[in-house]
Amino acid sequence: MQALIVEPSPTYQRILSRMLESYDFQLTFVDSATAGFRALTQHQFQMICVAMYLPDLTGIDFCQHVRQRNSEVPIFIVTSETDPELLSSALTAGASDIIRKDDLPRLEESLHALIPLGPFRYNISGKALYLEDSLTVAKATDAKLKRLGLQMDHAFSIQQALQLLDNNKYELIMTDIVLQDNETGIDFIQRLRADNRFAQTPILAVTSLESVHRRIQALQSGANDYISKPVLDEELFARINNLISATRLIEQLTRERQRLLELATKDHLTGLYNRHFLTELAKRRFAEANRQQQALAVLVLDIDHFKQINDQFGHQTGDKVLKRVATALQAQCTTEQYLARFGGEEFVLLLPDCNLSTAHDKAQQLCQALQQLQPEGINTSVSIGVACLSTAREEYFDEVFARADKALYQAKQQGRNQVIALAP
Ligand SMILES: Nc1nc2c(ncn2[C@@H]2O[C@H](COP(=O)(O)OP(=O)(O)OP(=O)(O)O)[C@@H](O)[C@H]2O)c(=O)[nH]1
Repeated sequence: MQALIVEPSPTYQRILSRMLESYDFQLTFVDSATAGFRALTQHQFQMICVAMYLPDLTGIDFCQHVRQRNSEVPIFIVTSETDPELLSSALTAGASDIIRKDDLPRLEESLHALIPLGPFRYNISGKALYLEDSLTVAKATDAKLKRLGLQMDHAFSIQQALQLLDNNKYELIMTDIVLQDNETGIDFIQRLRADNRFAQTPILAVTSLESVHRRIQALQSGANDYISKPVLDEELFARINNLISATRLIEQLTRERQRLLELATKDHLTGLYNRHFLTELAKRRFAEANRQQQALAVLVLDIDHFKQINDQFGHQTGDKVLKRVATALQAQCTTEQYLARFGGEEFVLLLPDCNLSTAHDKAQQLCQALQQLQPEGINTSVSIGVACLSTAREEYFDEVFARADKALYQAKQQGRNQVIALAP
């Protein structure tokens, strides 16, 4: 690794040389910005230290020039200056950190943080969006985020940011709070939080140090965290890492919850609801329908001669037939019509707001659809029993299911591939 030290004072050159000894750097010392620019054309540097005051330029100007061509290399400005405005403009110019001459060990700390940085220390990847009206600040931030493993898209205005959000997926959204043209980052955060698509995306607000009121407003609007300008690299990295890690944890928990829910409610072969889920749902729906005197019908469907399909084509083909039949049945159902695999080659369909005649028509439609399906090239048919809730008295799922099952038995007895409906 190569490091460039742009430092006119021989004393500080020596001090820096000793400090950097323990790092595996090849050091190039120059005493002016002009010599520094020349060195940059000759070598590829992985780190630059520059004094604030050089004979030909300031360290800030030097830094700004370097950043125009190289957004990645860490640049440390070494100075005795304490003026906050000057230090802030150094960071705006793209400096990675400012090292005070009376606090040189900080350079070691920064280097220490810098060297193991990247995907190894922070397991971060993906893209971040930054709404910021200053191109210089955006470029400097881009370089910092790259070191963290994040690609950055930059937007100058809320409109531009919203367009980027329509077409990209971001792990993190950062926004400056004070923007041009009467826009504020607060407006942007509020719009994001009103949009379900970005409910989980972490938002980091970038505010000025003195504006406590704006920081509170940003958090109240839905920002997850804030960082104050001038932004210190290590603080930025730690906050981004925390935000993204927390979001990933929530996503992981949501996926896990979804998986457990599927396991508890779905049949693993066909992906339809399982017997347990449908029975529980049907119990609730029957109680409701009795109370509100609504129609409710149950269909019991059974594939005809399925044992023969298994025997003739094998169990695996039998499974494929079951899946194809399930998909075909599901395709004929709305989201309000609940289809379950009850076991083996038997399916149950719960039809809310459906009387016996409509349920019978629906069953006919399913019966015909399956006759034409030919799953795995095999002639397949179903028999269907239909029953519905009595309008004269309260009935519960077990009773209506038993009647539909009896109707199914009759359909089988009468030659299969047909529908029988039994009135209450
Ligand atoms: N491939 C496969 N077969 C299954 C599964 N579950 C049950 N079966 C088989 O389904 C067949 C059901 O046979 P039966 O109950 O005799 O009924 P059937 O042959 O369809 O005859 P009918 O219903 O009277 O028309 C049995 O051979 C079971 O082994 C499954 O998950 N996969």
